[in-house]
Amino acid sequence: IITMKDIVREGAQILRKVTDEVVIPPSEEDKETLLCMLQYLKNSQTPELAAKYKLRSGVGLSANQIGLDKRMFAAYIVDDKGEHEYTLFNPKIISHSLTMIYLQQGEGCLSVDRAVPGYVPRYERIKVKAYDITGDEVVLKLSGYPAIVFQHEIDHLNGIMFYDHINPNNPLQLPENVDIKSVF
Ligand SMILES: CC(C)(C)[C@H](NC(=O)Nc1cc(F)cc(F)c1)C(=O)N(CC(=O)NO)CC1CCCC1
Ligand SMILES: [Zn+2]
Repeated sequence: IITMKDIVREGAQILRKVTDEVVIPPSEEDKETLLCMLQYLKNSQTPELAAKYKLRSGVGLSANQIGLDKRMFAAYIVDDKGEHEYTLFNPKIISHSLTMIYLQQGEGCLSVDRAVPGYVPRYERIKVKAYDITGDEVVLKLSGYPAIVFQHEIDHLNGIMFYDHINPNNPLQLPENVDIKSVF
């Protein structure tokens, strides 16, 4: 199983690399790895397992965060509609809203062992083209918190960290002339 020791921390070059596309249809090994990444997220949101294995409660994990130069990520989001599991290869944002959102509390990262205060502007709505675990092409429309998680993970696959989006001079400054609102 994946635990915190498998998660690469900031400073590692792989977190700054644009990761390589995965060959579609995905190999058994790539499918297995992606499912293990999803399992980490589910384990980390299960109190007993999170405590037992000392896992940080994660909602998303990209392959380069476990040292793999592969364009794939898993996300596991529980909301009032239930559990949403995503295991995607070669995700691409094909369109997005002009309006933006940001998490009121700012963002963190499984690969960042420190708090970095500041607002991270994200698109409010995104349309993503990707391949699912069986290698079928899917087009997903996301908004709000799930859209933020996807943008955070797709950024990782492009070597971008959440704090790259924070205004260095004034972390709580929001972009000018942009329709942006906070999401709790
Ligand atoms: C950095 C960390 C704090 C571990 C963050 N976890 C998180 O948001 N957990 C969470 C949130 C809930 F709303 C409900 C719940 F059950 C658990 C996270 O996994 N990520 C993903 C990451 O680092 N991927 O590389 C950071 C988030 C910041 C914005 C989107 C993802
Ligand atoms: Zn992250």
